Amino acid sequence: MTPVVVLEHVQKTFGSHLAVSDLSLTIDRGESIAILGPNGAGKTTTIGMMLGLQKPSSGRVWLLGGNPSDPKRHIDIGVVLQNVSVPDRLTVKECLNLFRQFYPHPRPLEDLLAMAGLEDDARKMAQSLSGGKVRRLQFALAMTGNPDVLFLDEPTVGMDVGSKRKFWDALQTYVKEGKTLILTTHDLHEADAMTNRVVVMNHGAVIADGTPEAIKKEFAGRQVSFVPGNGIDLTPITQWPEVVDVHVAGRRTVVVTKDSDTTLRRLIEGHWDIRDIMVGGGGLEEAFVRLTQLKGDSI
Ligand SMILES: Nc1ncnc2c1ncn2[C@@H]1O[C@H](COP(=O)(O)OP(=O)(O)OP(=O)(O)O)[C@@H](O)[C@H]1O
Repeated sequence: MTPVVVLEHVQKTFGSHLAVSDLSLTIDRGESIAILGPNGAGKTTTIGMMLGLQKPSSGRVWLLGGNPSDPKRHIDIGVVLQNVSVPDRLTVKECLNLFRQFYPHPRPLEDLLAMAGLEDDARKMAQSLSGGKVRRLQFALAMTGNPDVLFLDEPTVGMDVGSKRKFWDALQTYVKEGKTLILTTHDLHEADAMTNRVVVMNHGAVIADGTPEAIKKEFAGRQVSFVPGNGIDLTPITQWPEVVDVHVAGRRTVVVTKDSDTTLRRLIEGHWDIRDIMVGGGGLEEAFVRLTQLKGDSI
């Protein structure tokens, strides 16, 4: 099947500044992928090139097997970009109905309003909506044509907790239909919950690419901590192959490990004189911080 997006050795410079550096990436149908990275990592520029809004300085980009600038490629695509305004002097309902006219099989108006949680705002002027609601309207507009591929650039910026939850529910339904989701976000919980692939960028290059589970396992370093008995020698623990680090925090000893199950098993089967064992950490946030520290700078 034709991939949704292929980038081959793509580079993008702005004057002397290298925004994207030798980026190769293939995104297949049905993938839900989060592009993460600190400010200025090159995420928006990459999305712009995928959509044909920006031309690479070198390398090649295919969108649905063709030139991303070709309007034919955009029929099955929904897009929410940053800082895009909503139509002037139209109500929410009028905006949605206007967009519905562009598509042969648009989603029903009621579905779109419900998906965006804007049922009570249908008669309000689009421009009078709060920032978070404008984002939700943009999402509904992107969903009007029932797209097979959805590009979202930081979609939940400005949304309150309740709005985010509703939005994530709508995204989950979309992903479960086997459609393709490509999003950039600074919300690592969002990336973890919504996607099955995470690409981490820094300084224009990909520094990690894998499932959220694989990235967490490799970089997050789960922690097994406990209170040791008096005078026990912890040196053997530092030599276990999965253990990354052993340090003392107050009265607890903290073992940073790539595989907390194995570490825990060794501790229990070895009848170590320890008590109050706790397992924690290991989130995408820890992985992201460690990755950007290892391979670049901080967030
Ligand atoms: N039109 C432009 N002209 C000059 N430099 C640009 C332009 N667009 C982006 N850049 C630079 O390219 C780099 C990558 O920017 P980009 O917006 O892609 O990063 P990002 O990862 O999306 O950042 P953020 O998380 O802040 O949105 C940055 O250093 C930015 O200043």
